[in-house]
Amino acid sequence: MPLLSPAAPAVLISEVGPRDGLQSLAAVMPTAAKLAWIDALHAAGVREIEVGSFVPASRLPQMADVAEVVRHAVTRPGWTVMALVPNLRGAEAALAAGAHKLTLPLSASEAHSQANVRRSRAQMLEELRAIARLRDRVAPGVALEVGMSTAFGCTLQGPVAEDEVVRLAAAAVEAGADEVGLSDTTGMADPAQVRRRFRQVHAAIGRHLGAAHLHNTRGLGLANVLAALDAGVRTFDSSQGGLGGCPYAPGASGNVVTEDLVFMLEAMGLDTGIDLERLMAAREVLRAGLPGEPLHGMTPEAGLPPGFVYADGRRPAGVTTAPEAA
Ligand SMILES: CC(=O)SCCNC(=O)CCNC(=O)[C@H](O)C(C)(C)COP(=O)(O)OP(=O)(O)OC[C@H]1O[C@@H](n2cnc3c(N)ncnc32)[C@H](O)[C@@H]1OP(=O)(O)O
Ligand SMILES: CC(=O)CC(=O)O
Repeated sequence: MPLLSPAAPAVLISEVGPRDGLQSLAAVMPTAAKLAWIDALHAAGVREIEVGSFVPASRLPQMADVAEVVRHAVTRPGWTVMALVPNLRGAEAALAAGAHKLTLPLSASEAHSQANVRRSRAQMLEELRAIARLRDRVAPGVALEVGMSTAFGCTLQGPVAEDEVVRLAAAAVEAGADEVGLSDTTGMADPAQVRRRFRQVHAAIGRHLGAAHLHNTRGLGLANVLAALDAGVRTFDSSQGGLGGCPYAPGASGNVVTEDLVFMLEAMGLDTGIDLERLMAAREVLRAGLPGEPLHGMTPEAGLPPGFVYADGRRPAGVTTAPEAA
């Protein structure tokens, strides 16, 4: 999703739970449970969703059913269905399944690139070029995003230079990416760094700037969202229940919690299009599909405050008490 002008009120929440949320869990969520959860997220008003990754099942067994999941998700109207692809082979399979948008992980850190995809950053840029050619040939309407992992630091390599992030973002656009988002894979970012880095990348790639993908590893997820918002970002990745984390980045943990993010943005007067009560219902569908898995988030525990009004002026239909505290 391109950067919108600061005057535009819409904020796009890109739900990554079915991909980032599930990829590192020991449990494998049954396909029927995934589809029920995805349908519940659709009913809540989610407009963009990353439903899985086209990777070898030997690597991530949680994603073995991704083609079936994509084929189901694209039957639901009015949203963008994304899939992560680590290479050309994954892109071919994702396009065959009907994905609306592909996202390729490109690490800013060379060490993380090798750990995650067993390829150098230069090799991943070549892979991107090949995927862009394929997309142009067989599915020109499909959007191609690069998610730049470890853009704020890496637990394997340590600090990641700002210049390197800007250089790689520009190289990704040159290689065919429509959007380049920045990811805080191991939760090392702080708000000042987030504001500065998004501004610098925006100066380099303009309308190609994509999402802020922030993890809550050190409790700074929402603070970092505000900093990215301040820098002009209008698309935010988040995960229901705060599930998530890269299995190939030591110390990685959950994403920004979608429930808390939607509450914050709506309370600030920024329309997300998402209904919080239906989002809580989706959380229960998720819980039923992943019994025993801890779900994070403060808003689900506290409930909506009395007098809460959505950015578009709607009032909640009824749930104003704390469903999880009851
Ligand atoms: C920051 C984040 O959270 S990013 C998300 C988490 N990370 C990921 O999902 C990345 C996972 N990593 C990977 O999937 C792998 O490292 C790969 C596929 C990118 C590269 O791994 P390699 O072992 O070098 O792959 P290689 O090309 O040698 O293929 C190995 C096998 O996998 C198969 N394969 C390769 N790509 C794919 C694919 N996209 N889908 C299915 N199978 C595949 C090959 O056919 C081969 O199969 P074979 O052994 O039966 O012949
Ligand atoms: C692909 C991702 O999941 C993004 C990240 O956290 O690096």
